[in-house]
Amino acid sequence: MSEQKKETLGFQTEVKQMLHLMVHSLYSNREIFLRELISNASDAIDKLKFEAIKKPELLSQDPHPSIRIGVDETAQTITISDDGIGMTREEVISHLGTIAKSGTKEFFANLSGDQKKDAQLIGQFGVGFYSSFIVADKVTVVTRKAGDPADSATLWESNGEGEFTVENTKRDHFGTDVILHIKSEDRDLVSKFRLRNILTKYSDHISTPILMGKDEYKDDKVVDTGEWEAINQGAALWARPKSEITEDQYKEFYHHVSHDPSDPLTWTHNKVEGKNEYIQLLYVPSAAPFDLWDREHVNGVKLYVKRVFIMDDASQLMPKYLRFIRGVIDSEDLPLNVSREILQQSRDLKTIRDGSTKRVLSMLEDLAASRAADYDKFWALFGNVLKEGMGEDPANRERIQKLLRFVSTATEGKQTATLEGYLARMKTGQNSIYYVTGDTPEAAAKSPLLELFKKKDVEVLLMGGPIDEWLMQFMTEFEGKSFVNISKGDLDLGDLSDKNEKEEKEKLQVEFKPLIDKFKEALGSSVQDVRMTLRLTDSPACIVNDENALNPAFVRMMKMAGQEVPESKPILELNPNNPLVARLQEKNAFSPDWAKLLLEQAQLMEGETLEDPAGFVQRMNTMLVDSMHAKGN
Ligand SMILES: Nc1ncnc2c1ncn2[C@@H]1O[C@H](COP(=O)(O)OP(=O)(O)OP(=O)(O)O)[C@@H](O)[C@H]1O
Repeated sequence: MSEQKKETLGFQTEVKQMLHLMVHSLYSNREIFLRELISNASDAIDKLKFEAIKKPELLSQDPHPSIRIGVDETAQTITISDDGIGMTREEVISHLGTIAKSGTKEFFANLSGDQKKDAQLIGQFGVGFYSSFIVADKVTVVTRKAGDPADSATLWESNGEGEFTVENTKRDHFGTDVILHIKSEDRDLVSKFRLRNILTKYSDHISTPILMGKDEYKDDKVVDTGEWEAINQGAALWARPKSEITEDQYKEFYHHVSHDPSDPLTWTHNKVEGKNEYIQLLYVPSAAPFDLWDREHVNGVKLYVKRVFIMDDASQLMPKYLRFIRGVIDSEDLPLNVSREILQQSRDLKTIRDGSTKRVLSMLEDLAASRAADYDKFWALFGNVLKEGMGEDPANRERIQKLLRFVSTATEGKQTATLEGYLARMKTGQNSIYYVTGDTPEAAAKSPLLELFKKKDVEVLLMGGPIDEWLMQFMTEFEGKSFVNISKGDLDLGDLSDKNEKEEKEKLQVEFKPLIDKFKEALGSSVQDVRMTLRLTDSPACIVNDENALNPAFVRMMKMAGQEVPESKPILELNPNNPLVARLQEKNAFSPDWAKLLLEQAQLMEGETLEDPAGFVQRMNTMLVDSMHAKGN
């Protein structure tokens, strides 16, 4: 044993913040400490079993590892012991003194100080071991790493107020004891009867036996028999027949695998038979995890092989666009004693991943078909992540497309339009799916380009934000109908156009040629072209883009991110039926400032920032003064 002194160390700042917040905000839910500690104990046993595949001697002391709950009414302590992997001194210091999750700093920076909201967030973040301090004013951990000698165990102790101590100690077996010195106000918990009640509520899905001291009635008194008895079935929940699992057990298992205190939105449980045999138990959460946008996040779906935990690297089991899925996959065929690296390249694992992806898509299809309100909830939480699938998973593109939801001119601001619904609402003669992009769907809804579509009562999808810009690259067609961006090119409405529209448009270009020329001269190189349009009904002008140009919203986004983007000049289109434009046709009515103003107005309507805002205001004011003079004010 390396002789090491007792050390006093400080918690990482985030741990201090968490301890403070947790004790205050989670007190009403104080029983969660038991769930968290049992989860840790069961994970530790899973890890030991995995290590024991290569080193079977690790299981020789305790061939059937268990979790034991001890209650000492005299000392007012509750002890959770496990025969798991244990921790070295260094591991104790880092695991029980810091929070290793990615995004921790950002998470704490985002807390609002509103207790209710923060309590919910911290629940999602996962309080883990630190939840001990909700009910304990001192916690002692005695742990021995599997494989280490008995006298190199570690004793960790803290009162949860900023510091902890570590020192060497002895422990007969591998594993960990967590001893909670219960606060005086929580002494009601120091009762086998109480704990048994809590545990039966949420430990039945745990695949490790949980034992408590067996009591007996003797002479009307409860006495401890000195024996242990199991209080759960101790068999993996997912391996049991569906018919034997209650809804509550499914939910409890979800809390266990996901560390999410809220109930799941839905789940799917299947035994896949055939060439590859495996069981899937996969859940859709009802709350977004705090690190949803961390594409490198792991830990969503755990892989087991014949009930032995192998890894929780979700990227091997689920595509990234389904990273919100939680649960377990248990294979009958994968080899147990194989390195994780080789496993990751296994073709069987790929088959499991493809099968599970399809299963998740079916689960979402069912949710959409049978519980529309819950699907809307799902969409609000995870829709933007699912969209990534359009790029990431070409094989399932069609199915993903059907799961997409959009805001459209027919949904009153709600993200409820499906592509199938759009097709059903298409007008006779309509051959394309029309969309317009803006910084947000609300901004897109204000585009003057929609005027003609409103007049013809044709639905347009309102796309907003960078993800939608990206998404549209993959949306070339849906069930034979192509997607058409209404802000691009010389919009051809095909059979939707009125009979003479084309001719009329050509006539207009001739009729208004003098005005068009004046505009071109005044605007010079700031536009690519000026032409008359029939796509506006109210606004005097709009800007559209060349067929090949990047979308303006995308260009704005790239510029904001400091990226160089090829400049493409807009095309200014004028509405001949607008009184202002009609008036400019008249003798002496035009001045170059009018041309500039109309272009600037159209740019503002598109959500663009003006190159020369001061010039715009000046021009506007000059026009106002002129019009006052004209009215004789
Ligand atoms: N009983 C135990 N045996 C072995 N290691 C443990 C035990 N309890 C905790 N640990 C170690 O301490 C780490 C931190 O535990 P903690 O409960 O705070 O977080 P977690 O389990 O990683 O995640 P979560 O916050 O989601 O519960 C664990 O990841 C594990 O490595």
